Amino acid sequence: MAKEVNIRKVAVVGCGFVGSTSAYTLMQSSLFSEMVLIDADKARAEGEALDIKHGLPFAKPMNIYAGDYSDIADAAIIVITAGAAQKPGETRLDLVKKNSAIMKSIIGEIKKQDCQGILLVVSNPVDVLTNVALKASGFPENRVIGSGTVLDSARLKYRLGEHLSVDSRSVHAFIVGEHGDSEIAVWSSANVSGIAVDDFCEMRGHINHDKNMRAIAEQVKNSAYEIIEKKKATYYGIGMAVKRICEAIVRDEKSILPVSSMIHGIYGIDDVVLSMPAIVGKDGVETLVPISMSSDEVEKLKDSAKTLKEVLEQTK
Ligand SMILES: NC(=O)C1=CN([C@@H]2O[C@H](COP(=O)(O)OP(=O)(O)OC[C@H]3O[C@@H](n4cnc5c(N)ncnc54)[C@H](O)[C@@H]3O)[C@@H](O)[C@H]2O)C=CC1
Ligand SMILES: CC(=O)C(=O)O
Repeated sequence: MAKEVNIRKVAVVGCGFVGSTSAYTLMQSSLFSEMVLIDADKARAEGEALDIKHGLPFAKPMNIYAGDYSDIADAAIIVITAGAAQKPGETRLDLVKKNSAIMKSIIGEIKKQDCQGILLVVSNPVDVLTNVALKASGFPENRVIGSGTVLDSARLKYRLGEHLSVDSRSVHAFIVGEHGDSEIAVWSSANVSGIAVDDFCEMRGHINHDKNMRAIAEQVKNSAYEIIEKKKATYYGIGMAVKRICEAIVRDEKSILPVSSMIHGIYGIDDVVLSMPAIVGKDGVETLVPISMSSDEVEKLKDSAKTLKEVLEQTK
């Protein structure tokens, strides 16, 4: 019989830069009272658990340990960050062969535990690997989520906030589609506290805002390349994104987040995992939120879906 889910328990599979930073961020969040770390390199998981635990006197009590798959049976959320990361110049999609094999082997282990928790995939290419995890696990679609463009949307909000000299939390803007080169910034619904972003730009005395917005979207799309070129890996932003998604689930917030999930029939797109704004709560993805998009944005979303479908074929 399946073990009952412990809503205060999280598992992190893969304890490299992204897994350990996510674990560190989760430790500080007080969302969980138990966290198990798993890595193919057991010593790495043990070392990270020990290091993170030493911060507990400055946080809230929590049981943090390196474990194995038998420890994840009752975890509410299993965050998967295992796999190869991009090297300078590599795209996320270049990682697909290697990481889909790793994902399949991890899901095989998770399946043996009869878990009822939610899978949160972070490893790249995240949309394709979320699809692989969904198919391999046989879990219901609402329980298999990718971190998707939550990070890209945060980068967009941050850059817009900086450009417009306004708190990035007052900026409401989504990146949708692939977490990667075909992603789309949805300008047609972007706003600052309800004021259309174009109008807000004018209010702040910005001219040429079309050109500026295009440049910002390009910068956001290329952020990972820039950071990887400079420091080899990205991990702080994604650590915060993982925490934000876990928070929405554990607290049943019904927050609207652009996580990656299985799409059926939106703008004619079907059977592809990609990011669209979704209501996220205790059951994972509750429903998608159909934000308004221009015809040009819809065409780009369809292209992004086509790219992802083609790459998924390489995993078969
Ligand atoms: N979705 C997103 O927004 C982001 C995704 N990423 C992705 O996250 C992944 C991890 O990146 P990093 O942590 O920088 O890489 P890393 O190389 O530092 O860590 C990867 C870890 O996975 C472990 N691992 C490999 N195979 C495993 C298996 N079968 N079972 C358990 N553990 C296994 C390795 O031992 C290593 O500790 C990459 O695919 C990267 O592209 C990175 C940043 C943002
Ligand atoms: C590496 C990656 O996917 C990112 O930082 O966006």
